[in-house]
Amino acid sequence: MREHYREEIKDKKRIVVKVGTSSLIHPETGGLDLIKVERLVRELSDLHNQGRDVILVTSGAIGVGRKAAGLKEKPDRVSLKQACAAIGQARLMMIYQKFFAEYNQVAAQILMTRNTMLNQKNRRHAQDTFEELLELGAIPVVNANDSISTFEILHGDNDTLSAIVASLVEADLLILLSDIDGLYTDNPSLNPEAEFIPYVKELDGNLKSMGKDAVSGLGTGGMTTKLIAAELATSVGADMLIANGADMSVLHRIMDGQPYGTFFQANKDEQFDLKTFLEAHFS
Ligand SMILES: Nc1ncnc2c1ncn2[C@@H]1O[C@H](COP(=O)(O)OP(=O)(O)O)[C@@H](O)[C@H]1O
Ligand SMILES: N[C@@H](CCC(=O)OP(=O)(O)O)C(=O)O
Repeated sequence: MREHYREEIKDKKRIVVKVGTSSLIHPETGGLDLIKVERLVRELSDLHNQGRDVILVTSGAIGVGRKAAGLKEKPDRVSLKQACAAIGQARLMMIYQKFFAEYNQVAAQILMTRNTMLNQKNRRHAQDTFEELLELGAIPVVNANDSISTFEILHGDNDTLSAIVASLVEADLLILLSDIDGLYTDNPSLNPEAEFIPYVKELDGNLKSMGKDAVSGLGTGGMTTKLIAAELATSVGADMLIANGADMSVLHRIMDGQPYGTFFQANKDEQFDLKTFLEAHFS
């Protein structure tokens, strides 16, 4: 018998899906994995056709830009990363637009900065735009505005961004697609004894200490920032899932209530203040 929280996923109406660089780019060449991007778009389009509001938070601008600019090494200077993001974001969006259009969907780009989140007026404006877009039936495609703001690059983290978006649009589900099945008791690439955790009712200090950085590869933030995202998302009333984006069809399986990934139970905290939370984690 399936757990009730899995069954309840079927009824989710507003879903934010975040996809990490490691799920979009071929690690051997740095080139975009077009089959995965196409499948991701097909899955999201189908969720939208089912009558749900869908928002995509996508990383990958720096990685795609690095490849397009012909850089052999991962860029180290912040300004070079910003330049790669400027090149890559345009390419990435062009590809998303193309695939979404093939499935008869309207995609919209939203690039956010730290101020969008912290400044009350900016936050309100972003919120209004999201609402109008969802009302129009568009699919917002969100990334950090890395070429004009360095904060996101320095703190390297679209995981938190996706939880902030979930909070802005009052989503009822956030799904993080990564290169790993979910949360383990330790980083499984370093510790073969690490055990998989399918369900988290409440994020306590012990669980938070299990999230470590990524050892290498294309992503940034590792599990640490995913757990910060989980704390934020669940506190504002959204359930959250971390699942493996190696096969993008995991999305409709999750929405069908099948037991993929680590599920974090929403635990709405009426006292929760986004500004205080962000300042505590990223000052
Ligand atoms: N406790 C843990 N459980 C699972 N993965 C972990 C854990 N601690 C660290 N990690 C690392 O986090 C990585 C995923 O984060 P990251 O590379 O930033 O991916 P993404 O690009 O999807 O954001 C995993 O591949 C793994 O190496
Ligand atoms: N904004 C950056 C992504 C930063 C980031 O958090 O990356 P990831 O850990 O792959 O989700 C980019 O588009 O390259």
